[in-house]
Amino acid sequence: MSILIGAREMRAAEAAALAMPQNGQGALMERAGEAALGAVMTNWPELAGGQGRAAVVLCGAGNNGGDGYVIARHLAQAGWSVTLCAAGSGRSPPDAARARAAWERHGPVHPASKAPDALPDAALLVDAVFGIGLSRPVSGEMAQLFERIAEAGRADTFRRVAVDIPSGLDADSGRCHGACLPADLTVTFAAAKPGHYLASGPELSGRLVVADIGIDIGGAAVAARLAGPPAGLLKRGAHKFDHGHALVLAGGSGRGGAGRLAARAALRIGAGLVSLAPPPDALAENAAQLEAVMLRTLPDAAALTEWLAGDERINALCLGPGLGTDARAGALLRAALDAGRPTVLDADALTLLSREDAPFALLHEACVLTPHGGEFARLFPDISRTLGEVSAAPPGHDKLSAVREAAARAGCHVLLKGHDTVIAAPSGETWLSSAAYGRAAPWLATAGAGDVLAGLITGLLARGMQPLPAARDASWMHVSAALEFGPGLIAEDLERQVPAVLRALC
Ligand SMILES: NC(=O)C1=CN([C@@H]2O[C@H](COP(=O)(O)OP(=O)(O)OC[C@H]3O[C@@H](n4cnc5c(N)ncnc54)[C@H](O)[C@@H]3O)[C@@H](O)[C@H]2O)[C@@H](O)CC1
Ligand SMILES: Nc1ncnc2c1ncn2[C@@H]1O[C@H](COP(=O)(O)OP(=O)(O)O)[C@@H](O)[C@H]1O
Ligand SMILES: [K+]
Repeated sequence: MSILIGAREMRAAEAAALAMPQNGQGALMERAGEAALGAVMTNWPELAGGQGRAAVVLCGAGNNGGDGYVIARHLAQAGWSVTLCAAGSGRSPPDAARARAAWERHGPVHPASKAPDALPDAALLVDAVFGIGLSRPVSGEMAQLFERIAEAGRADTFRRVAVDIPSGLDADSGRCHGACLPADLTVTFAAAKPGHYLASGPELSGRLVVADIGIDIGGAAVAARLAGPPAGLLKRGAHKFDHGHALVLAGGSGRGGAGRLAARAALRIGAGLVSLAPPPDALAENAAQLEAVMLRTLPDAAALTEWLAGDERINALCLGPGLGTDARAGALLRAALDAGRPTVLDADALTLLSREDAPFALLHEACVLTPHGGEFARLFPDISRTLGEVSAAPPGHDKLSAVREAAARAGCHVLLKGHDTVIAAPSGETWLSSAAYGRAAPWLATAGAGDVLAGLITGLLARGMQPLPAARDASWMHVSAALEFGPGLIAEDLERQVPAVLRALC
């Protein structure tokens, strides 16, 4: 299982590692530099044995720069022609100063301004300016330098490796602070940082390699866990009623598509039975389009209350996709929440909720809210505003903390969508379901994809899963289904990929 460690925790782990005898005298930094270079040569084998090749190594004044001096020395020893440029000022920490002194026995240290001129002849750029020590926005001459280098990189004539994190990227939020150096490959140490996965992190990091250099992160507080292939999703015998009965509440005639998408997804992911409940005027439309999903009309909230009171086997509800925001929908929302059963609230249900005077008083812990950014902003305007801000000094307000705060305030589970979907429980437990790097699926951002996700979560709730793992595993399955289909995907295709994804889990 992969974990994400924030900058502050990582600095503490590094400090503890440095105090160990085997890591002293620059040994840890030496391993960091060697690991970064090893990853470069593994990813770009054509660069191995670089006799006669040129590299530009840009080093900051801190320990990230120290890693750069180590890399520069090894490159020079392997026959590379290295232009080393020092960016930034200030007193270097002891290991970085030692690494610089060792480099100076191989070659000169140039001013940073020399780097753009040297790039046209280079095969490799090493970005070792800032790592997790970025403490304010990049500005002034440094920002101009970053812009010139980023511009040169667009010509795609040299490879760009970032040491630990692309310089200027905030390790906690994944936001660019002032200016950034985009990379094709990022080699980080011990564990990925939230910023590698959130917001602009994946785009700026290129590919991501996590290298073990002997820093013990066993005791570090985890910022979030990364969702991976679910265990235990395959059915093992039993009757259909043992896999639960999901109920999707749908809207009126002509707007039933979203509810049907959710209902079919709930069935595909393994709910034993799924019922769709539109108002009477939508019966004919839905009857013409549904087979395995059961259909029962529901005129009003009283009918829902009566149905739920008489059928304990309905153990998961989904409200939102195509539900509408009229009086019937509002009353259904209240009646459904009163029933206290595991409930997914998406789309229109979130809009209705945000119109309530005291929305969070209506919710209970077995609710899962699945907003996109706009819906999140309506429900949690103050938290959402901080998400958009680039604070003067990192750490800014990152998506992990924002969703955690929202879940605590709502007293239920919150899943905030995106390529960096974050899921948090009211307890504070937080997961990140990523559609980046090897799992990038930008074609998933298509109309109706969210309805399918709501259905997948509802199906897993019906199967008896707790809300947090249900939301996490559904999210992973959702991205996997999109990857299985590939570009050109429309929402209808997603549910049909679920069997192939389930088979691959065997
Ligand atoms: N501590 C250690 O022993 C190890 C550290 N390692 C590396 O060290 C990095 C962390 O090192 P540091 O904590 O020294 O931090 P950094 O090297 O990331 O950055 C700190 C330096 O940047 C300056 N700075 C920060 N923001 C700036 C801005 N916006 N504009 C101009 N200057 C700015 C600071 O004044 C300081 O000089 C890690 O990312 C990793 O690459 C690795 O070598 C592993 C071992
Ligand atoms: N860049 C992206 N890469 C992968 N998935 C994405 C990306 N952007 C959005 N998504 C996903 O697409 C889905 C869109 O859902 P939503 O915004 O609710 O749309 P709709 O209401 O049309 O169904 C969500 O699951 C979201 O996580
Ligand atoms: K860097």
